[in-house]
Amino acid sequence: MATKSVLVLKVGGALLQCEMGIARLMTAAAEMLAAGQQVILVHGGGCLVDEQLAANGKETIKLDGLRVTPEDQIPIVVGALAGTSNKILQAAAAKAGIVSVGMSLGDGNTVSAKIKDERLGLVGEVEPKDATYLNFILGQGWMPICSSIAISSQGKMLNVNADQAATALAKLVNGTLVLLSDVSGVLDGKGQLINCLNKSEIEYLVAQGVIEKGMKVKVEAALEVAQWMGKPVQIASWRDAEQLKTLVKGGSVGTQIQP
Ligand SMILES: Nc1ncnc2c1ncn2[C@@H]1O[C@H](COP(=O)(O)OP(=O)(O)O)[C@@H](O)[C@H]1O
Ligand SMILES: CC(=O)N[C@@H](CCC(=O)OP(=O)(O)O)C(=O)O
Repeated sequence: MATKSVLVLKVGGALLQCEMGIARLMTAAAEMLAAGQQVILVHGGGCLVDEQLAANGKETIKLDGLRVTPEDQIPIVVGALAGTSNKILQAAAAKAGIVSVGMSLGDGNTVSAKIKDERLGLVGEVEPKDATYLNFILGQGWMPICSSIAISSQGKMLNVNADQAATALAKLVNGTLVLLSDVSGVLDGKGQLINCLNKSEIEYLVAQGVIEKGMKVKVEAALEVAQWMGKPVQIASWRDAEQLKTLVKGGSVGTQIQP
């Protein structure tokens, strides 16, 4: 296996609505674990949150790809992400023979968290803090499955974008970050996959409005880690069985974000 460092694999929320996609992903994860590759699975669940908010008569507002999270929405957001989404993935992991530990950013002193921007409400910004808990889990050969709910030192539950959550964990364990979404990677204005992107190309495509919303957050998270580590970060698809197979072999998939 080419990847010796811990693989920090982030999956977007649309996966949770695709039973076959979850099963394929867990098979790939089980193969990697069997080959001695340590894996931390970080997950989103934005679409599940959307559904739960609507079911409770609440409005969804996003600013630049981030959900504005007022206090009255926190129980729903936490339930959907740290509860339902996390346990759906743990159940699928168990079915694939993986021993997992369901956790959140708030566990084990893993990150420090603060309010990102008052305009966003209870949205968190996290920094890597202490890898003891994650390393313990990984040391057992288990797979941590981490939701993006953090807790501030003031005792507030905070909603963190899951790409940014994965960024903090990748930095913490000096891992290899792969962001898996429902698209094959970053697409150009004609819907074609872009194989490779650097900082100035990203800035240009963002300015042109070609990269927007959730993908803007994702690409910026990937660039931050690529620059911090001095090595590329991949953005690929959990939908694509071939990309998953390449990933298992330690190969490059989707769009490579270069430092
Ligand atoms: N240039 C782009 N290439 C690919 N997807 C893009 C682009 N610009 C915006 N998007 C949108 O970003 C989405 C991926 O971001 P997001 O929904 O946050 O994913 P996830 O939930 O997997 O983290 C795509 O489904 C697409 O709708
Ligand atoms: C602050 C913020 O935007 N939090 C995200 C957390 C979940 C997430 O990021 O889910 P995806 O990976 O599926 O997009 C949200 O509430 O949707």
